[in-house]
Amino acid sequence: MASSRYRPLVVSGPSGSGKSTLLNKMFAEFPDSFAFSVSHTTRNPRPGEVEGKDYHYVQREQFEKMIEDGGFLEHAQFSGNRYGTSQQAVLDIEKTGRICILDVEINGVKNIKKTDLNPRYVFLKPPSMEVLKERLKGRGTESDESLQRRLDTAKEALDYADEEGAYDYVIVNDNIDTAYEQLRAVVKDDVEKMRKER
Ligand SMILES: Nc1ncnc2c1ncn2[C@@H]1O[C@H](COP(=O)(O)OP(=O)(O)OP(=O)(O)O)[C@@H](O)[C@H]1O
Repeated sequence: MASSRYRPLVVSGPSGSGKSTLLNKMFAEFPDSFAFSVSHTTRNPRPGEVEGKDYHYVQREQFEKMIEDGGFLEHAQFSGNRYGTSQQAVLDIEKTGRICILDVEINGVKNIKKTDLNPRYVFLKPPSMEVLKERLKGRGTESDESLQRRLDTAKEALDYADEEGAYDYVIVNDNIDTAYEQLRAVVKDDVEKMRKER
């Protein structure tokens, strides 16, 4: 990989910690600087989803072959379907000159650490479990069961984030503007460098 490439940004945090909210703010402020890598999935496309934009849709056999060939930086299974980030997906973003963003959960973070990707690792932390619960409820997207599942998973993610060296940056999303300023500070130098190089 070229050494002048911008380091990808891994953003992790429990469901409801504010990843989408903060990343959307960042995309809005710097529309040409960032892009999500396009994941592979074995699930079927939903109406309106576009191959190569929302996901790369593949058959299970193809997905498994890619695992065997070492094509994935990380992969996981959710409700019977497989999802993964390929090395190629990150390269595709890098070719566009943008900073690649990977929104992955804890196992993804652990797996990416075993590769030579060398991203910056950011963890978005809710101010407390109580606040996280209220935000998830307030979003109005969860059933009681999925709320509980998200809270259980959140506990694991918070424990991992407390481990020494797990993340380069831990941003507590209490006040949205303060949290955004911290996220911005992480990418500020790269964004400035990119402006100069273009
Ligand atoms: N600092 C904040 N103060 C108050 N509410 C917030 C703050 N940050 C995010 N929220 C709200 O909390 C809810 C969860 O945020 P968001 O959907 O961005 O989380 P997420 O980490 O992307 O979750 P998921 O992983 O499930 O997609 C949203 O309703 C959002 O508006």
